[in-house]
Amino acid sequence: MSSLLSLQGVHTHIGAYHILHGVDLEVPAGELTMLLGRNGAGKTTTLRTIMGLWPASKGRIDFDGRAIGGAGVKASTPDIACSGIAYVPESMGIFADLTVRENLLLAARGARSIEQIDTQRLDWLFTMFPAIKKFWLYPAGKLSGGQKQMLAIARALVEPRRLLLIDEPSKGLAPAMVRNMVAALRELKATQTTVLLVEQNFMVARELGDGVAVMDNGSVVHAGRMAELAQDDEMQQRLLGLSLASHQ
Ligand SMILES: Nc1ncnc2c1ncn2[C@@H]1O[C@H](COP(=O)(O)OP(=O)(O)OP(=O)(O)O)[C@@H](O)[C@H]1O
Repeated sequence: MSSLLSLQGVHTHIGAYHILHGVDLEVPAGELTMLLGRNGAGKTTTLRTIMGLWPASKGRIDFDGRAIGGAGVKASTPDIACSGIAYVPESMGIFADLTVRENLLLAARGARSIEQIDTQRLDWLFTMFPAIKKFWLYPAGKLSGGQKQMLAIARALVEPRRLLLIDEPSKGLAPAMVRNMVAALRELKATQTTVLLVEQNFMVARELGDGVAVMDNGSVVHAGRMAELAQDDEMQQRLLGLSLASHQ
């Protein structure tokens, strides 16, 4: 399968700190690729580097066959977003004082009113994230943590995107909300949207991932199929420090 996004030997420095040490990563078109790894492994830095929020000091980032990052490449974050990549950061970037509706409208670059957003697309978002419809006119700050995450992802999908980068959508959510999130992401997967998803929750990763890349210490130390990693306890233990007990 051809890669929509490809990172080759990507290094990132943040100030004096050398954080990414040659990241190689392939995100095939139409798949959900999980990016796993312990705290501090470099997952968020990888997403930020793809978006051009941190510049890659070495290596190369290609999106749909075009260089968007790396030494000598001058694509800005707005350029990268316009090329069709949406980023849902862990902080979500929601405007708490604005309504759910206004939050969605602000994310639709081309639309001046909600009527200008493709109604089919809006219906699709309502099906995937029922809370968006239910709390349509509520200030977004009143939503629960999980509902805010759903809104953040819906914002990223309000216009067609080629690739979605999502950072730990299950973080801090109660188990029932995690299940809702998994169900919504499964719906998204069914549309063959290409996704790179950072997760700490291995149960979520196992349910959703087609491919998987595991990071450690600023580089990718394993890449393969999620189904293989899900069946291999020894590999999980070695790469992620998971024990059998953590699967219960
Ligand atoms: N702004 C920054 N300045 C200095 N160091 C940073 C900065 N942001 C991240 N780092 C360091 O870079 C390393 C990778 O961090 P990153 O947030 O990418 O890891 P992560 O795998 O996403 O971890 P987590 O799961 O805890 O979010 C960590 O050691 C972190 O302390």
